[in-house]
Amino acid sequence: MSYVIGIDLGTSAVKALLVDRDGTVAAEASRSYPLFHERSGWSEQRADDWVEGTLEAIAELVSGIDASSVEGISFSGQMHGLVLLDQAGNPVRNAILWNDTRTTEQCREIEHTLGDKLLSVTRNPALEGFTLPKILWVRQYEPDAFNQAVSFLLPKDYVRYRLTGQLHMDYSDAAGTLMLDVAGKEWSQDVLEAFGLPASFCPPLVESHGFVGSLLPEAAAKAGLSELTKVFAGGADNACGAIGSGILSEGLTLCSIGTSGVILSYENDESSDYKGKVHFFNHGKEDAFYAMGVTLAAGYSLSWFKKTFAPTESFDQLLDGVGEVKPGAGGLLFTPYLVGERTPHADSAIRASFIGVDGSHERIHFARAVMEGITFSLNESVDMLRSAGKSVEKIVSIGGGAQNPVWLQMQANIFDATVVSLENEQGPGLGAAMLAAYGCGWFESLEACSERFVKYASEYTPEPEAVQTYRELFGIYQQVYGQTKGLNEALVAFR
Ligand SMILES: Nc1ncnc2c1ncn2[C@@H]1O[C@H](COP(=O)(O)OP(=O)(O)O)[C@@H](O)[C@H]1O
Ligand SMILES: O=C(CO)[C@@H](O)[C@H](O)COP(=O)(O)O
Repeated sequence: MSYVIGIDLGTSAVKALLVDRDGTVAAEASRSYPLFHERSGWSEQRADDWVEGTLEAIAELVSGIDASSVEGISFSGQMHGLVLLDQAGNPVRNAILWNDTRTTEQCREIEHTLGDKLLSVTRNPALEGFTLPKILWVRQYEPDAFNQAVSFLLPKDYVRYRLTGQLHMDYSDAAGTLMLDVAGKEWSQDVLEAFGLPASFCPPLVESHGFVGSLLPEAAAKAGLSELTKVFAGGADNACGAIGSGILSEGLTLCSIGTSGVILSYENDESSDYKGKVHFFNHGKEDAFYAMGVTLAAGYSLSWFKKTFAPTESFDQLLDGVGEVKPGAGGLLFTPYLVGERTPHADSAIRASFIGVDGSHERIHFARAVMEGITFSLNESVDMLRSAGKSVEKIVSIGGGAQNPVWLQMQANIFDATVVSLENEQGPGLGAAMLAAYGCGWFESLEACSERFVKYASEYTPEPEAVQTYRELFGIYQQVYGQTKGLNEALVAFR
């Protein structure tokens, strides 16, 4: 028997999957690590926590098998996070993550400096979560740290660098830095020159299925793998989620509820123009792209709710009985803006609300309202794709949120589309394993690999009465942002 390993470096944890030639997940292991929120809007992690967690998870994964049976390994990673490296290859400070919104000032500077080139070259607006604003923030506010930095990596690239000693970045993740010419697939000289960054600051670019080396002896020993295991670059978690869900041609849509929430649609055409309303990035499949809307605090909203109001319970205990509460949670609405928002309101100052709290509401109504609010937020992205002419009829749902069947039915009713789950909800990890399997030559294309590896499970169809109720509630939900924006701006000084 031979295997590949897919590593999904998430925000809450790293998850490792051992997958055989039939695409069957033979073993899973995961390790969580802390998030640091030193100030409101800040979000950091220790880059070496990712490395330690990954090595431990792999060692557990392969403990019962012959190490030489693992032919290849690849990675999926939380996007945009900045890891600045010194001359010796060590991080100069903690990594600043995708959900950190401290960089509003730098975003305005980028817009002002790049003008029209921002959208025409990087194909995206300047958003706080992206990498370039973080680089400029460190240069401005932590010059000592910045002066030590000679290059930068994204989260999974740092882990791979520690495992192989080689610096690389793949196109799907590089697209989220705001420094890539997305259609031209090269670092943008225009962007680098505009901000005085040398070309040597950026790592070499590779395809997601690209072979980048083998394991360093020390890393192989810690992971319990052979030094001959082939390492493939991997991709952004959403690109890998798309691969692991079989989203490799026009027509299918992805919904991912991890820490963030994502609605993603495949794009063949590099010239598709959403005018910066949704993100436009390179896919993990060669020369393909995707459009995507992002809810910053999707699963994070539910885990915040659990941590705050039910810290000793599991998600299943917290959500027990949530299916008996009717759509609309008894008139309780939640907007999931716990850390600001990206799509459709790029706003780092907005914060969450419960609207309509009634004396009859119990904790279960709040839990349902949180799930509905997250899904309404994602529906804003579905709406934008539909308005741009995309047909959204079938949505593959992945991520931790897809573990709950009530939530999957709720998605079908709110999106008014058929929702399909996977046998294993870990789409990004499976996508990473598929990149390794394709890279190893097990299949002639990612599509051929997908036919074998991607296994759909249950299908949820929209229920007309609930669809109608949610249509009315969505109209009310959409008004909450505008009605609470000014209040939240006034509250900024008190955070
Ligand atoms: N049993 C469950 N039911 C519903 N939601 C869940 C369950 N378990 C986890 N989640 C949600 O999934 C999120 C984690 O998803 P995951 O895909 O692992 O995230 P990440 O990749 O960002 O680390 C949690 O924040 C939580 O909201
Ligand atoms: O910022 C984005 C996408 O632009 C996020 O989707 C991150 O990539 C983090 O993903 P999860 O940890 O939620 O999977």
